[in-house]
Amino acid sequence: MRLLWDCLKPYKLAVFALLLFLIIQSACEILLPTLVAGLINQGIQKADADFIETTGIYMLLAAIAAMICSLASGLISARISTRISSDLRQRIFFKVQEFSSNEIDLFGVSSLITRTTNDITRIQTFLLYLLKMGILTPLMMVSGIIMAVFTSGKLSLVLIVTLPVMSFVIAWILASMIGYYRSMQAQFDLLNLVLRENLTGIRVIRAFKQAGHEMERFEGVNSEYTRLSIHTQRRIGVLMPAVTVLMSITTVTVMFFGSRLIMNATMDVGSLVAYVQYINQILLSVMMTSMLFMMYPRLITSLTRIVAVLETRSSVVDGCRPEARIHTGIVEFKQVCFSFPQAEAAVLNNVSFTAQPNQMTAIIGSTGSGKSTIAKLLLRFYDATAGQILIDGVDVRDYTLHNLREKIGYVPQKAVLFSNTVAGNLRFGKRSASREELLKAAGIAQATEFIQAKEAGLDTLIAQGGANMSGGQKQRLAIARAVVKKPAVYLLDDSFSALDYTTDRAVRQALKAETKDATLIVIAQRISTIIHADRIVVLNEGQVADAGSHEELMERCGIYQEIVRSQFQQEELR
Ligand SMILES: Nc1ncnc2c1ncn2[C@@H]1O[C@H](COP(=O)(O)OP(=O)(O)OP(=O)(O)O)[C@@H](O)[C@H]1O
Repeated sequence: MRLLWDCLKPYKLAVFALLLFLIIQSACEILLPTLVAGLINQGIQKADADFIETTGIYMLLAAIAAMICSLASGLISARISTRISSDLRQRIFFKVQEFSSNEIDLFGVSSLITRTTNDITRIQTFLLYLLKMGILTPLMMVSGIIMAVFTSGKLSLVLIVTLPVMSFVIAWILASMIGYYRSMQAQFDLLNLVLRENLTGIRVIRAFKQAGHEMERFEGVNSEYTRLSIHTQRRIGVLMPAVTVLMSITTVTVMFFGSRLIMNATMDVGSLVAYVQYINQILLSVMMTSMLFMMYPRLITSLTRIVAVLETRSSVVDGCRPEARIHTGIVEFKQVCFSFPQAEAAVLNNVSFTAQPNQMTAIIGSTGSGKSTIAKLLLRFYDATAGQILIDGVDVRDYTLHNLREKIGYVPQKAVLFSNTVAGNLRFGKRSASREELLKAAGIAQATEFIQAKEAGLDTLIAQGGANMSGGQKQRLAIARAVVKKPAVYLLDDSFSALDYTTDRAVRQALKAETKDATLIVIAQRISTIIHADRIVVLNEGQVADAGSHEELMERCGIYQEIVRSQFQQEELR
Protein backbone atom coordinates (compact mmCIF):
# COMPACT_ATOMS: atom_id res chain seq x y z
CA MET A 1 0.00 0.00 0.00
CA ARG A 2 3.00 2.27 0.54
CA LEU A 3 3.37 2.48 -3.22
CA LEU A 4 -0.19 3.82 -3.51
CA TRP A 5 0.42 6.52 -0.94
CA ASP A 6 3.65 7.47 -2.70
CA CYS A 7 1.77 7.70 -5.98
CA LEU A 8 -0.93 9.86 -4.38
CA LYS A 9 1.55 12.36 -2.90
CA PRO A 10 1.92 14.54 -6.03
CA TYR A 11 -1.88 14.89 -6.17
CA LYS A 12 -2.29 16.23 -2.61
CA LEU A 13 -4.12 19.35 -3.76
CA ALA A 14 -6.52 17.43 -5.96
CA VAL A 15 -7.18 14.96 -3.13
CA PHE A 16 -7.88 17.88 -0.80
CA ALA A 17 -10.40 19.35 -3.29
CA LEU A 18 -11.94 15.90 -3.65
CA LEU A 19 -12.26 15.60 0.12
CA LEU A 20 -13.99 18.97 0.29
CA PHE A 21 -16.55 18.03 -2.39
CA LEU A 22 -17.22 14.69 -0.72
CA ILE A 23 -17.73 16.29 2.72
CA ILE A 24 -20.25 18.73 1.21
CA GLN A 25 -21.95 15.86 -0.66
CA SER A 26 -22.25 13.70 2.46
CA ALA A 27 -23.48 16.67 4.53
CA CYS A 28 -26.19 17.39 1.95
CA GLU A 29 -27.22 13.75 1.78
CA ILE A 30 -27.33 13.37 5.57
CA LEU A 31 -29.39 16.56 5.80
CA LEU A 32 -32.17 15.20 3.60
CA PRO A 33 -33.68 12.69 6.13
CA THR A 34 -33.76 15.45 8.81
CA LEU A 35 -35.61 17.71 6.38
CA VAL A 36 -38.01 14.83 5.59
CA ALA A 37 -38.66 14.32 9.32
CA GLY A 38 -39.47 18.04 9.71
CA LEU A 39 -41.65 17.92 6.59
CA ILE A 40 -43.72 15.07 8.08
CA ASN A 41 -43.87 16.30 11.67
CA GLN A 42 -44.22 20.06 11.07
CA GLY A 43 -45.55 20.34 7.54
CA ILE A 44 -47.81 17.37 6.79
CA GLN A 45 -49.12 16.55 10.28
CA LYS A 46 -49.80 20.22 11.09
CA ALA A 47 -50.90 21.03 7.48
CA ASP A 48 -48.45 23.98 7.32
CA ALA A 49 -48.20 24.77 3.57
CA ASP A 50 -45.51 27.46 4.00
CA PHE A 51 -43.30 25.08 5.96
CA ILE A 52 -43.78 22.35 3.31
CA GLU A 53 -42.82 24.83 0.56
CA THR A 54 -39.72 26.16 2.36
CA THR A 55 -38.55 22.67 3.36
CA GLY A 56 -39.16 21.46 -0.21
CA ILE A 57 -36.89 24.22 -1.56
CA TYR A 58 -34.19 23.34 1.00
CA MET A 59 -34.45 19.67 0.00
CA LEU A 60 -34.14 20.58 -3.68
CA LEU A 61 -31.09 22.77 -3.03
CA ALA A 62 -29.45 20.05 -0.93
CA ALA A 63 -30.08 17.48 -3.67
CA ILE A 64 -28.64 19.79 -6.37
CA ALA A 65 -25.57 20.60 -4.25
CA ALA A 66 -25.02 16.85 -3.60
CA MET A 67 -25.28 16.14 -7.34
CA ILE A 68 -22.80 18.88 -8.30
CA CYS A 69 -20.32 17.68 -5.65
CA SER A 70 -20.76 14.10 -6.84
CA LEU A 71 -19.99 15.13 -10.44
CA ALA A 72 -16.94 17.16 -9.41
CA SER A 73 -15.57 14.40 -7.17
CA GLY A 74 -16.17 11.85 -9.95
CA LEU A 75 -14.13 13.93 -12.39
CA ILE A 76 -11.30 14.54 -9.92
CA SER A 77 -11.05 10.89 -8.86
CA ALA A 78 -11.05 9.76 -12.52
CA ARG A 79 -8.28 12.23 -13.30
CA ILE A 80 -6.11 11.22 -10.35
CA SER A 81 -6.50 7.46 -10.91
CA THR A 82 -5.79 7.77 -14.66
CA ARG A 83 -2.70 9.89 -14.03
CA ILE A 84 -1.39 7.50 -11.38
CA SER A 85 -1.84 4.48 -13.63
CA SER A 86 -0.02 6.32 -16.40
CA ASP A 87 2.83 7.20 -13.97
CA LEU A 88 3.06 3.58 -12.85
CA ARG A 89 3.09 2.27 -16.42
CA GLN A 90 5.92 4.65 -17.18
CA ARG A 91 7.87 3.66 -14.05
CA ILE A 92 7.57 -0.03 -14.90
CA PHE A 93 8.60 0.60 -18.49
CA PHE A 94 11.67 2.60 -17.44
CA LYS A 95 12.54 -0.01 -14.83
CA VAL A 96 12.37 -2.83 -17.36
CA GLN A 97 14.65 -0.83 -19.65
CA GLU A 98 17.24 -0.93 -16.85
CA PHE A 99 16.91 -4.67 -16.33
CA SER A 100 19.66 -7.00 -17.44
CA SER A 101 18.69 -10.20 -19.24
CA ASN A 102 18.82 -11.89 -15.81
CA GLU A 103 15.83 -9.96 -14.52
CA ILE A 104 13.93 -10.27 -17.80
CA ASP A 105 14.45 -14.06 -17.63
CA LEU A 106 13.39 -14.02 -13.97
CA PHE A 107 10.01 -12.35 -14.54
CA GLY A 108 9.40 -13.58 -18.08
CA VAL A 109 8.29 -11.35 -20.94
CA SER A 110 4.61 -12.35 -20.72
CA SER A 111 4.44 -11.60 -17.03
CA LEU A 112 6.08 -8.21 -17.53
CA ILE A 113 3.44 -7.39 -20.14
CA THR A 114 0.52 -8.40 -17.90
CA ARG A 115 2.04 -6.48 -15.00
CA THR A 116 2.32 -3.33 -17.14
CA THR A 117 -1.21 -3.65 -18.56
CA ASN A 118 -3.61 -5.84 -16.58
CA ASP A 119 -2.24 -5.21 -13.08
CA ILE A 120 -2.00 -1.46 -13.56
CA THR A 121 -5.55 -1.30 -14.96
CA ARG A 122 -6.71 -3.13 -11.83
CA ILE A 123 -4.93 -0.59 -9.62
CA GLN A 124 -6.53 2.24 -11.61
CA THR A 125 -10.02 0.74 -11.14
CA PHE A 126 -9.42 0.32 -7.42
CA LEU A 127 -8.11 3.85 -7.04
CA LEU A 128 -11.08 5.29 -8.89
CA TYR A 129 -13.40 3.49 -6.48
CA LEU A 130 -11.25 4.21 -3.42
CA LEU A 131 -11.02 7.93 -4.06
CA LYS A 132 -14.75 8.26 -4.40
CA MET A 133 -16.47 5.55 -2.39
CA GLY A 134 -13.54 4.95 -0.06
CA ILE A 135 -13.86 8.50 1.23
CA LEU A 136 -17.58 9.05 0.84
CA THR A 137 -18.80 5.85 2.49
CA PRO A 138 -16.94 6.29 5.82
CA LEU A 139 -18.19 9.90 5.91
CA MET A 140 -21.74 8.73 5.28
CA MET A 141 -21.38 5.91 7.78
CA VAL A 142 -20.03 8.07 10.62
CA SER A 143 -22.47 10.93 10.04
CA GLY A 144 -25.30 8.38 9.62
CA ILE A 145 -24.44 6.73 12.94
CA ILE A 146 -24.23 10.11 14.74
CA MET A 147 -27.59 11.20 13.32
CA ALA A 148 -29.17 7.80 14.09
CA VAL A 149 -27.96 7.86 17.71
CA PHE A 150 -29.04 11.49 18.00
CA THR A 151 -32.50 10.65 16.59
CA SER A 152 -33.03 7.56 18.77
CA GLY A 153 -30.46 6.12 21.12
CA LYS A 154 -32.67 3.09 21.91
CA LEU A 155 -33.18 2.06 18.29
CA SER A 156 -29.44 2.36 17.70
CA LEU A 157 -28.89 -0.70 19.90
CA VAL A 158 -29.90 -2.70 16.81
CA LEU A 159 -26.78 -1.44 15.06
CA ILE A 160 -24.53 -2.73 17.86
CA VAL A 161 -25.55 -6.25 16.87
CA THR A 162 -25.88 -5.98 13.08
CA LEU A 163 -22.78 -3.96 12.19
CA PRO A 164 -20.20 -6.38 13.73
CA VAL A 165 -22.05 -9.42 12.28
CA MET A 166 -22.04 -7.85 8.84
CA SER A 167 -18.35 -6.89 9.08
CA PHE A 168 -17.40 -10.40 10.22
CA VAL A 169 -19.28 -12.10 7.34
CA ILE A 170 -17.66 -9.78 4.79
CA ALA A 171 -14.14 -10.20 6.21
CA TRP A 172 -14.48 -13.99 6.37
CA ILE A 173 -15.57 -14.32 2.73
CA LEU A 174 -12.95 -11.89 1.46
CA ALA A 175 -10.10 -13.57 3.33
CA SER A 176 -10.92 -16.84 1.56
CA MET A 177 -10.57 -15.09 -1.82
CA ILE A 178 -6.98 -13.79 -1.53
CA GLY A 179 -5.30 -17.12 -2.42
CA TYR A 180 -7.55 -17.54 -5.45
CA TYR A 181 -6.74 -14.08 -6.75
CA ARG A 182 -3.01 -14.80 -6.50
CA SER A 183 -3.39 -18.04 -8.44
CA MET A 184 -5.60 -16.26 -10.98
CA GLN A 185 -2.93 -13.68 -11.73
CA ALA A 186 -0.25 -16.36 -12.19
CA GLN A 187 -2.62 -18.27 -14.46
CA PHE A 188 -3.31 -15.11 -16.42
CA ASP A 189 0.44 -14.76 -17.06
CA LEU A 190 0.44 -18.30 -18.39
CA LEU A 191 -2.54 -17.56 -20.61
CA ASN A 192 -0.71 -14.57 -22.00
CA LEU A 193 2.43 -16.66 -22.56
CA VAL A 194 0.60 -19.39 -24.51
CA LEU A 195 -1.23 -16.78 -26.56
CA ARG A 196 1.99 -14.92 -27.36
CA GLU A 197 3.82 -18.08 -28.32
CA ASN A 198 0.95 -19.13 -30.55
CA LEU A 199 0.61 -15.81 -32.30
CA THR A 200 4.35 -15.35 -32.88
CA GLY A 201 4.89 -18.98 -33.84
CA ILE A 202 1.69 -19.47 -35.83
CA ARG A 203 3.52 -20.39 -39.06
CA VAL A 204 5.61 -23.08 -37.36
CA ILE A 205 2.53 -24.43 -35.60
CA ARG A 206 0.67 -24.69 -38.90
CA ALA A 207 3.64 -26.09 -40.81
CA PHE A 208 4.07 -28.82 -38.18
CA LYS A 209 0.32 -29.36 -37.98
CA GLN A 210 0.38 -28.68 -34.26
CA ALA A 211 -2.73 -26.49 -34.23
CA GLY A 212 -4.75 -29.23 -32.50
CA HIS A 213 -2.14 -29.73 -29.81
CA GLU A 214 -1.82 -25.99 -29.25
CA MET A 215 -5.60 -25.64 -29.00
CA GLU A 216 -5.58 -28.33 -26.31
CA ARG A 217 -2.77 -26.50 -24.51
CA PHE A 218 -4.66 -23.22 -24.64
CA GLU A 219 -7.85 -24.93 -23.55
CA GLY A 220 -6.05 -26.42 -20.54
CA VAL A 221 -4.66 -23.08 -19.39
CA ASN A 222 -7.90 -21.27 -20.18
CA SER A 223 -10.10 -23.76 -18.32
CA GLU A 224 -7.85 -23.55 -15.24
CA TYR A 225 -8.20 -19.76 -15.32
CA THR A 226 -11.96 -20.17 -15.73
CA ARG A 227 -12.07 -22.63 -12.79
CA LEU A 228 -10.29 -20.15 -10.53
CA SER A 229 -12.52 -17.29 -11.73
CA ILE A 230 -15.64 -19.36 -11.01
CA HIS A 231 -14.42 -20.09 -7.48
CA THR A 232 -13.90 -16.40 -6.74
CA GLN A 233 -17.16 -15.41 -8.44
CA ARG A 234 -18.98 -17.95 -6.28
CA ARG A 235 -17.69 -16.23 -3.19
CA ILE A 236 -18.65 -12.82 -4.57
CA GLY A 237 -22.04 -14.32 -5.38
CA VAL A 238 -22.47 -15.38 -1.73
CA LEU A 239 -21.24 -12.06 -0.38
CA MET A 240 -23.83 -9.77 -1.97
CA PRO A 241 -26.99 -11.72 -0.97
CA ALA A 242 -25.55 -12.18 2.56
CA VAL A 243 -25.08 -8.41 2.94
CA THR A 244 -28.52 -7.70 1.44
CA VAL A 245 -30.23 -10.18 3.82
CA LEU A 246 -28.48 -8.60 6.81
CA MET A 247 -29.56 -5.15 5.60
CA SER A 248 -33.18 -6.25 5.25
CA ILE A 249 -33.19 -7.90 8.70
CA THR A 250 -31.82 -4.68 10.22
CA THR A 251 -34.46 -2.50 8.50
CA VAL A 252 -37.30 -4.81 9.57
CA THR A 253 -35.99 -4.89 13.16
CA VAL A 254 -35.75 -1.10 13.26
CA MET A 255 -39.29 -0.74 11.87
CA PHE A 256 -40.58 -3.28 14.42
CA PHE A 257 -39.06 -1.57 17.46
CA GLY A 258 -39.65 1.92 15.98
CA SER A 259 -43.39 1.33 15.58
CA ARG A 260 -43.52 0.25 19.25
CA LEU A 261 -41.78 3.48 20.27
CA ILE A 262 -44.35 5.45 18.22
CA MET A 263 -47.18 3.56 19.95
CA ASN A 264 -45.61 4.42 23.33
CA ALA A 265 -45.42 8.03 22.12
CA THR A 266 -41.65 8.14 22.72
CA MET A 267 -40.94 8.68 19.00
CA ASP A 268 -42.75 10.55 16.24
CA VAL A 269 -43.42 9.27 12.69
CA GLY A 270 -41.10 11.76 11.03
CA SER A 271 -38.17 10.66 13.22
CA LEU A 272 -38.79 6.97 12.42
CA VAL A 273 -38.87 7.72 8.66
CA ALA A 274 -35.64 9.72 9.02
CA TYR A 275 -34.15 6.96 11.18
CA VAL A 276 -34.89 4.29 8.56
CA GLN A 277 -33.17 6.48 5.95
CA TYR A 278 -30.11 6.86 8.22
CA ILE A 279 -30.00 3.12 8.74
CA ASN A 280 -30.20 2.59 4.97
CA GLN A 281 -27.37 5.07 4.47
CA ILE A 282 -25.24 3.31 7.09
CA LEU A 283 -25.88 -0.15 5.66
CA LEU A 284 -25.40 1.07 2.10
CA SER A 285 -22.05 2.47 3.20
CA VAL A 286 -21.14 -0.90 4.70
CA MET A 287 -22.09 -2.54 1.41
CA MET A 288 -20.06 -0.05 -0.62
CA THR A 289 -17.12 -0.54 1.71
CA SER A 290 -17.49 -4.29 1.29
CA MET A 291 -17.22 -3.77 -2.50
CA LEU A 292 -13.98 -1.94 -1.82
CA PHE A 293 -12.77 -4.81 0.34
CA MET A 294 -13.83 -7.21 -2.38
CA MET A 295 -11.48 -5.45 -4.77
CA TYR A 296 -8.78 -5.30 -2.13
CA PRO A 297 -7.34 -8.85 -2.46
CA ARG A 298 -6.94 -8.38 -6.22
CA LEU A 299 -5.36 -4.99 -5.62
CA ILE A 300 -2.87 -6.48 -3.17
CA THR A 301 -1.95 -9.19 -5.69
CA SER A 302 -1.45 -6.60 -8.44
CA LEU A 303 0.42 -4.21 -6.15
CA THR A 304 2.74 -7.00 -5.00
CA ARG A 305 3.50 -7.85 -8.62
CA ILE A 306 4.18 -4.21 -9.50
CA VAL A 307 6.30 -3.61 -6.39
CA ALA A 308 8.30 -6.76 -7.18
CA VAL A 309 9.28 -5.23 -10.53
CA LEU A 310 9.92 -1.75 -9.16
CA GLU A 311 12.02 -3.01 -6.28
CA THR A 312 14.13 -5.39 -8.32
CA ARG A 313 17.56 -3.97 -8.84
CA SER A 314 19.29 -4.77 -12.06
CA SER A 315 22.21 -7.14 -11.55
CA VAL A 316 24.03 -5.20 -14.27
CA VAL A 317 24.59 -1.57 -13.33
CA ASP A 318 26.68 1.35 -14.55
CA GLY A 319 30.38 1.11 -13.80
CA CYS A 320 32.30 3.39 -11.47
CA ARG A 321 34.28 5.15 -14.20
CA PRO A 322 31.96 7.49 -16.08
CA GLU A 323 34.94 9.18 -17.71
CA ALA A 324 36.13 5.92 -19.32
CA ARG A 325 35.51 5.79 -23.08
CA ILE A 326 36.28 3.20 -25.72
CA HIS A 327 38.61 4.53 -28.42
CA THR A 328 40.69 1.76 -29.96
CA GLY A 329 38.45 -1.22 -29.26
CA ILE A 330 40.92 -3.89 -28.10
CA VAL A 331 38.76 -6.68 -26.65
CA GLU A 332 40.30 -9.11 -24.16
CA PHE A 333 38.61 -12.06 -22.50
CA LYS A 334 40.68 -13.24 -19.50
CA GLN A 335 39.77 -16.56 -17.91
CA VAL A 336 36.07 -15.77 -18.27
CA CYS A 337 33.57 -18.16 -16.71
CA PHE A 338 29.82 -17.90 -16.85
CA SER A 339 26.77 -19.83 -15.69
CA PHE A 340 23.19 -18.75 -16.22
CA PRO A 341 21.30 -18.17 -12.98
CA GLN A 342 19.50 -21.31 -11.85
CA ALA A 343 21.56 -23.38 -14.31
CA GLU A 344 23.92 -25.94 -12.82
CA ALA A 345 26.55 -26.31 -15.54
CA ALA A 346 28.84 -23.46 -16.57
CA VAL A 347 28.32 -22.26 -20.14
CA LEU A 348 31.79 -20.71 -20.41
CA ASN A 349 34.90 -22.01 -18.68
CA ASN A 350 38.14 -20.02 -18.52
CA VAL A 351 37.62 -18.45 -21.93
CA SER A 352 40.58 -16.27 -22.96
CA PHE A 353 41.22 -14.57 -26.28
CA THR A 354 42.02 -11.13 -27.67
CA ALA A 355 40.38 -9.34 -30.59
CA GLN A 356 42.48 -6.55 -32.09
CA PRO A 357 41.42 -3.50 -34.09
CA ASN A 358 41.93 -3.66 -37.81
CA GLN A 359 41.46 -7.41 -37.59
CA MET A 360 38.64 -9.84 -38.00
CA THR A 361 38.36 -12.24 -35.09
CA ALA A 362 36.02 -15.13 -35.70
CA ILE A 363 34.42 -17.37 -33.12
CA ILE A 364 33.31 -20.77 -34.30
CA GLY A 365 32.05 -23.86 -32.54
CA SER A 366 29.24 -26.33 -32.47
CA THR A 367 25.73 -25.22 -31.48
CA GLY A 368 25.39 -24.58 -27.78
CA SER A 369 29.15 -24.19 -27.32
CA GLY A 370 28.65 -20.68 -25.86
CA LYS A 371 29.36 -18.38 -28.84
CA SER A 372 26.35 -16.09 -28.36
CA THR A 373 27.02 -16.03 -24.63
CA ILE A 374 30.37 -14.38 -25.38
CA ALA A 375 28.50 -11.60 -27.22
CA LYS A 376 26.02 -11.23 -24.37
CA LEU A 377 28.84 -10.87 -21.84
CA LEU A 378 30.69 -8.32 -23.93
CA LEU A 379 27.54 -6.18 -24.13
CA ARG A 380 26.87 -6.80 -20.43
CA PHE A 381 23.44 -8.30 -20.96
CA TYR A 382 24.85 -10.57 -18.24
CA ASP A 383 28.01 -10.22 -16.16
CA ALA A 384 30.70 -12.88 -16.13
CA THR A 385 30.71 -15.03 -12.99
CA ALA A 386 34.52 -15.11 -12.94
CA GLY A 387 37.38 -13.67 -14.93
CA GLN A 388 37.57 -10.33 -16.70
CA ILE A 389 36.47 -8.82 -19.98
CA LEU A 390 38.46 -5.76 -20.94
CA ILE A 391 38.04 -3.22 -23.71
CA ASP A 392 41.00 -0.91 -24.19
CA GLY A 393 42.36 -2.28 -20.91
CA VAL A 394 39.29 -1.24 -18.88
CA ASP A 395 36.97 -3.84 -17.35
CA VAL A 396 33.59 -3.68 -19.10
CA ARG A 397 32.00 -3.47 -15.64
CA ASP A 398 33.78 -0.15 -15.06
CA TYR A 399 32.28 1.64 -18.09
CA THR A 400 28.84 3.17 -17.86
CA LEU A 401 26.43 1.00 -19.84
CA HIS A 402 25.89 3.89 -22.25
CA ASN A 403 29.61 4.42 -22.90
CA LEU A 404 30.13 0.70 -23.37
CA ARG A 405 27.24 -0.04 -25.67
CA GLU A 406 27.52 3.09 -27.79
CA LYS A 407 30.84 1.83 -29.11
CA ILE A 408 29.70 -1.71 -29.94
CA GLY A 409 27.85 -2.35 -33.19
CA TYR A 410 25.85 -5.45 -32.35
CA VAL A 411 24.06 -7.56 -34.92
CA PRO A 412 22.05 -10.20 -33.02
CA GLN A 413 21.60 -13.78 -34.12
CA LYS A 414 17.93 -13.16 -34.74
CA ALA A 415 17.58 -9.86 -36.58
CA VAL A 416 15.12 -7.68 -34.71
CA LEU A 417 13.37 -4.87 -36.57
CA PHE A 418 10.83 -2.43 -35.20
CA SER A 419 7.52 -1.12 -36.56
CA ASN A 420 8.99 1.94 -38.21
CA THR A 421 10.37 2.93 -41.60
CA VAL A 422 13.57 1.40 -42.96
CA ALA A 423 15.28 4.74 -42.21
CA GLY A 424 13.85 4.77 -38.67
CA ASN A 425 15.24 1.30 -38.07
CA LEU A 426 18.68 2.20 -39.43
CA ARG A 427 18.75 5.35 -37.29
CA PHE A 428 18.71 3.14 -34.20
CA GLY A 429 22.45 3.19 -34.84
CA LYS A 430 22.68 6.98 -34.92
CA ARG A 431 19.65 9.21 -34.47
CA SER A 432 21.17 12.10 -36.41
CA ALA A 433 22.36 10.04 -39.39
CA SER A 434 21.70 11.71 -42.75
CA ARG A 435 20.00 9.86 -45.63
CA GLU A 436 23.41 9.66 -47.34
CA GLU A 437 24.87 7.91 -44.30
CA LEU A 438 21.93 5.51 -44.25
CA LEU A 439 22.32 4.74 -47.95
CA LYS A 440 26.06 4.20 -47.53
CA ALA A 441 25.46 1.75 -44.66
CA ALA A 442 22.76 0.01 -46.69
CA GLY A 443 25.25 -0.27 -49.53
CA ILE A 444 27.84 -1.96 -47.29
CA ALA A 445 25.18 -4.40 -46.05
CA GLN A 446 24.15 -5.08 -49.68
CA ALA A 447 20.69 -3.81 -48.86
CA THR A 448 20.47 -0.92 -51.35
CA GLU A 449 18.96 -2.96 -54.15
CA PHE A 450 15.98 -4.30 -52.25
CA ILE A 451 15.40 -1.01 -50.41
CA GLN A 452 15.33 0.92 -53.67
CA ALA A 453 13.12 -1.70 -55.30
CA LYS A 454 10.44 -0.68 -52.79
CA GLU A 455 8.34 2.26 -53.88
CA ALA A 456 9.01 4.29 -50.73
CA GLY A 457 12.72 3.34 -50.54
CA LEU A 458 14.14 4.28 -47.14
CA ASP A 459 10.65 5.37 -46.09
CA THR A 460 9.19 1.90 -46.58
CA LEU A 461 7.27 0.87 -43.50
CA ILE A 462 8.49 -2.23 -41.74
CA ALA A 463 5.70 -4.32 -40.26
CA GLN A 464 5.71 -5.53 -36.67
CA GLY A 465 8.72 -7.81 -36.12
CA GLY A 466 9.84 -7.19 -39.73
CA ALA A 467 7.05 -9.45 -41.02
CA ASN A 468 7.17 -7.87 -44.50
CA MET A 469 10.91 -8.59 -44.94
CA SER A 470 12.66 -11.83 -45.79
CA GLY A 471 15.14 -13.38 -43.34
CA GLY A 472 18.13 -12.26 -45.45
CA GLN A 473 16.72 -8.74 -45.86
CA LYS A 474 16.22 -8.47 -42.10
CA GLN A 475 19.81 -9.57 -41.50
CA ARG A 476 21.17 -7.04 -43.98
CA LEU A 477 19.16 -4.21 -42.39
CA ALA A 478 20.45 -5.28 -38.98
CA ILE A 479 24.01 -5.15 -40.33
CA ALA A 480 23.38 -1.72 -41.90
CA ARG A 481 22.02 -0.50 -38.55
CA ALA A 482 25.31 -1.46 -36.86
CA VAL A 483 27.34 0.17 -39.66
CA VAL A 484 25.44 3.48 -39.29
CA LYS A 485 26.68 3.55 -35.70
CA LYS A 486 30.35 3.54 -36.80
CA PRO A 487 31.37 1.67 -33.64
CA ALA A 488 34.84 0.78 -32.41
CA VAL A 489 33.83 -2.86 -32.05
CA TYR A 490 31.60 -4.75 -34.48
CA LEU A 491 29.95 -7.77 -32.93
CA LEU A 492 28.19 -9.91 -35.50
CA ASP A 493 26.44 -12.96 -34.07
CA ASP A 494 25.75 -15.45 -36.83
CA SER A 495 24.58 -12.51 -38.91
CA PHE A 496 25.24 -14.02 -42.33
CA SER A 497 23.34 -17.25 -41.84
CA ALA A 498 20.37 -16.21 -44.01
CA LEU A 499 22.55 -14.77 -46.79
CA ASP A 500 23.51 -16.67 -49.93
CA TYR A 501 27.24 -17.23 -50.48
CA THR A 502 27.62 -14.38 -53.00
CA THR A 503 25.89 -11.83 -50.76
CA ASP A 504 27.75 -13.16 -47.73
CA ARG A 505 31.07 -12.56 -49.52
CA ALA A 506 30.03 -9.12 -50.81
CA VAL A 507 28.94 -7.99 -47.32
CA ARG A 508 32.17 -9.26 -45.77
CA GLN A 509 34.34 -7.50 -48.35
CA ALA A 510 32.47 -4.21 -47.97
CA LEU A 511 32.56 -4.53 -44.19
CA LYS A 512 36.29 -5.19 -44.23
CA ALA A 513 36.89 -1.92 -46.05
CA GLU A 514 34.49 0.00 -43.80
CA THR A 515 35.74 -1.47 -40.53
CA LYS A 516 39.42 -0.82 -41.27
CA ASP A 517 40.16 0.71 -37.89
CA ALA A 518 37.54 -1.19 -35.94
CA THR A 519 37.65 -4.52 -34.16
CA LEU A 520 35.49 -6.99 -36.02
CA ILE A 521 34.22 -9.99 -34.06
CA VAL A 522 32.26 -12.44 -36.17
CA ILE A 523 30.47 -15.38 -34.64
CA ALA A 524 29.60 -17.88 -37.31
CA GLN A 525 28.61 -21.42 -38.07
CA ARG A 526 29.70 -21.31 -41.71
CA ILE A 527 33.42 -21.81 -42.39
CA SER A 528 33.24 -19.84 -45.63
CA THR A 529 32.22 -16.75 -43.63
CA ILE A 530 35.29 -16.78 -41.42
CA ILE A 531 37.89 -18.63 -43.48
CA HIS A 532 39.81 -15.39 -44.15
CA ALA A 533 39.60 -14.10 -40.58
CA ASP A 534 42.87 -12.92 -39.03
CA ARG A 535 42.21 -15.08 -36.02
CA ILE A 536 39.71 -17.85 -35.44
CA VAL A 537 38.77 -18.86 -31.90
CA VAL A 538 37.46 -22.42 -31.76
CA LEU A 539 34.98 -22.93 -28.95
CA ASN A 540 34.10 -26.37 -27.66
CA GLU A 541 31.68 -26.96 -24.80
CA GLY A 542 32.35 -23.53 -23.34
CA GLN A 543 36.14 -23.73 -23.61
CA VAL A 544 38.61 -22.37 -26.11
CA ALA A 545 39.89 -25.45 -27.91
CA ASP A 546 42.38 -23.46 -30.01
CA ALA A 547 42.91 -20.15 -31.77
CA GLY A 548 44.81 -19.17 -34.89
CA SER A 549 44.44 -18.62 -38.62
CA HIS A 550 42.56 -21.08 -40.83
CA GLU A 551 45.81 -22.60 -42.02
CA GLU A 552 47.21 -22.97 -38.50
CA LEU A 553 44.03 -24.54 -37.21
CA MET A 554 43.83 -26.91 -40.18
CA GLU A 555 47.22 -28.17 -39.17
CA ARG A 556 46.73 -28.64 -35.46
CA CYS A 557 43.09 -28.37 -34.30
CA GLY A 558 41.10 -31.58 -34.62
CA ILE A 559 37.80 -29.95 -33.70
CA TYR A 560 38.28 -27.26 -36.33
CA GLN A 561 39.21 -29.84 -38.95
CA GLU A 562 36.05 -31.73 -38.08
CA ILE A 563 33.89 -28.61 -38.53
CA VAL A 564 35.59 -27.83 -41.83
CA ARG A 565 35.28 -31.40 -43.05
CA SER A 566 31.59 -31.45 -42.27
CA GLN A 567 31.07 -28.40 -44.49
CA PHE A 568 33.45 -28.86 -47.40
CA GLN A 569 34.34 -31.62 -49.77
CA GLN A 570 37.98 -32.69 -49.44
CA GLU A 571 38.97 -31.26 -52.82
CA GLU A 572 37.64 -27.82 -51.85
CA LEU A 573 40.05 -27.79 -48.95
CA ARG A 574 43.14 -28.02 -51.05
N1 LIG B 1 18.87 -17.69 -20.81
C1 LIG B 1 19.45 -18.87 -20.66
N2 LIG B 1 19.27 -19.58 -19.53
C2 LIG B 1 19.88 -20.78 -19.35
N3 LIG B 1 20.68 -21.36 -20.27
C3 LIG B 1 20.88 -20.71 -21.43
C4 LIG B 1 20.28 -19.44 -21.69
N4 LIG B 1 20.68 -19.04 -22.92
C5 LIG B 1 21.47 -19.99 -23.41
N5 LIG B 1 21.60 -21.00 -22.52
C6 LIG B 1 22.44 -22.22 -22.67
O1 LIG B 1 23.78 -21.80 -22.80
C7 LIG B 1 24.47 -22.61 -23.71
C8 LIG B 1 25.23 -21.74 -24.71
O2 LIG B 1 24.28 -21.01 -25.47
P1 LIG B 1 24.74 -20.06 -26.65
O3 LIG B 1 23.52 -19.39 -27.18
O4 LIG B 1 25.84 -19.21 -26.20
O5 LIG B 1 25.29 -21.12 -27.70
P2 LIG B 1 25.81 -20.87 -29.19
O6 LIG B 1 27.16 -21.48 -29.27
O7 LIG B 1 25.67 -19.46 -29.58
O8 LIG B 1 24.77 -21.77 -29.98
P3 LIG B 1 24.18 -21.53 -31.45
O9 LIG B 1 25.29 -21.61 -32.42
O10 LIG B 1 23.22 -22.66 -31.59
O11 LIG B 1 23.51 -20.21 -31.42
C9 LIG B 1 23.46 -23.53 -24.33
O12 LIG B 1 23.61 -24.80 -23.74
C10 LIG B 1 22.14 -22.94 -23.95
O13 LIG B 1 21.19 -23.95 -23.73
